[in-house]
Amino acid sequence: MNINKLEIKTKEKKLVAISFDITDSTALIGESGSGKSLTLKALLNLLPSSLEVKKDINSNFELNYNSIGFIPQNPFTSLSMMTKITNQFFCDERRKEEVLNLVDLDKNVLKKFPSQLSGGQIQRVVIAIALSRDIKLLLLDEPTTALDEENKKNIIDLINEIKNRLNILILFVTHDINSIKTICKDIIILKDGEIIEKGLTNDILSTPKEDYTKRLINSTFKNKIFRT
Ligand SMILES: Nc1ncnc2c1ncn2[C@@H]1O[C@H](COP(=O)(O)OP(=O)(O)OP(=O)(O)O)[C@@H](O)[C@H]1O
Repeated sequence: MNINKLEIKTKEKKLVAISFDITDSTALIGESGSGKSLTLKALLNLLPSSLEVKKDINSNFELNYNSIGFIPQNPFTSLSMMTKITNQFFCDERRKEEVLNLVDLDKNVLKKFPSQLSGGQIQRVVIAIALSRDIKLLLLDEPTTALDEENKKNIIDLINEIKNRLNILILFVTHDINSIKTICKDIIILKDGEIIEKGLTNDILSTPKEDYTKRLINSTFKNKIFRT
């Protein structure tokens, strides 16, 4: 998928002006306010009407609700709390069981309400719902932020497994470089709405050129030391 041009602006200011390809799995990294969420919203056609957007995208599938899955930062907000899990899927029973199996959940969760599940289980349900459609692109917006350390690791392992088993493109937005090391083949470093460095994740993480990238890598590393 080639994003030849993505420009987002207000009447006064350019917020994002980037171009990149997603050929496998791409991480979009940048500090707060760098334009990560706006980029995802633009791909989902969810930008507020107050913003102007110019898009030139080539892909071998149509970009719409059926082809794009979205995993938000806070899984609790994307489920309806008063609805049993089974009724939050829009597919037949066989498919529900198939995707629950993919995310390592027992089909008993279908009978439950979200409040009866743990945070990690809820995030798995959200991923299962996204996978129940025939998606070609999975967008992840800091999917582990609301989770504790153990669930964080489990969800990262799960996303990695899904990536290896299904033939889907991945765009993974995060502050946490550690979480994408195993998942994303490519990495894009975003600063003030522009790409300042991009390439293979291994190359950029081992030999970052820009000071900004070095700072992002170091801050993740420091947090890791601090937490353990
Ligand atoms: N609706 C809007 N109108 C005007 N400016 C906006 C709007 N939405 C976002 N911005 C600005 O665009 C820039 C990029 O915002 P964005 O939310 O994409 O950042 P981000 O990288 O996702 O940050 P974070 O990691 O904190 O979520 C910021 O300067 C933000 O203030």
